[in-house]
Amino acid sequence: MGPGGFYHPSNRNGAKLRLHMMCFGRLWDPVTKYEKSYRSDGSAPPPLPYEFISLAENAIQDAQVHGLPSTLPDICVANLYSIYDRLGLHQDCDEHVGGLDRGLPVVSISIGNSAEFLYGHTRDENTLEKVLLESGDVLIFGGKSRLIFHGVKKILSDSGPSQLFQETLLKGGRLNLTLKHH
Ligand SMILES: O=C(O)CCC(=O)C(=O)O
Ligand SMILES: [Fe+2]
Repeated sequence: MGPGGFYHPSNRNGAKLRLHMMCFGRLWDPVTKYEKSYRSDGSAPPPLPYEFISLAENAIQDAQVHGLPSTLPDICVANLYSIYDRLGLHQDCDEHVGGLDRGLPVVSISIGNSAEFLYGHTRDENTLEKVLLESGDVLIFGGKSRLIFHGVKKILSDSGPSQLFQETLLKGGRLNLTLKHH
């Protein structure tokens, strides 16, 4: 990808995250959060594709039977994981406080290799739940669970659909699209 494409982000301590990342629609970074419109190389995120919005809207509509509020995403954080990558436990808590309070849902779409996804209401390792996110899975968290702790413990090798890897530019690993309203 060209400007605004995948890069290797660091956290506040300067340590590299174990994934590659890019944003659509709006810039978010683990250090600068939503404060900047441009990356340090001067690039701006590409627009949020209509197809992403449409996927998220459908998922949110389906989730309304569970009482989740409706929202229109304006940012997508795309994470690209090799089978050696992972993402530590965290909350998605940099969005506007009004939306967080209302529990506006986050839509997470998994493509490629399967991931062991951990989540829980506290950081306590003993209380965390684990779910396997497979290619094509859509996970939504919102309402009272909007600020849930979550992370990717492990990417399972040899787990993605081989046809996907043959016919697309994704040649292994896992792509996650997280859509939300800033
Ligand atoms: O890759 C995933 O399933 C989770 C991504 C995530 O939590 C994030 O980008 O904030
Ligand atoms: Fe997250």
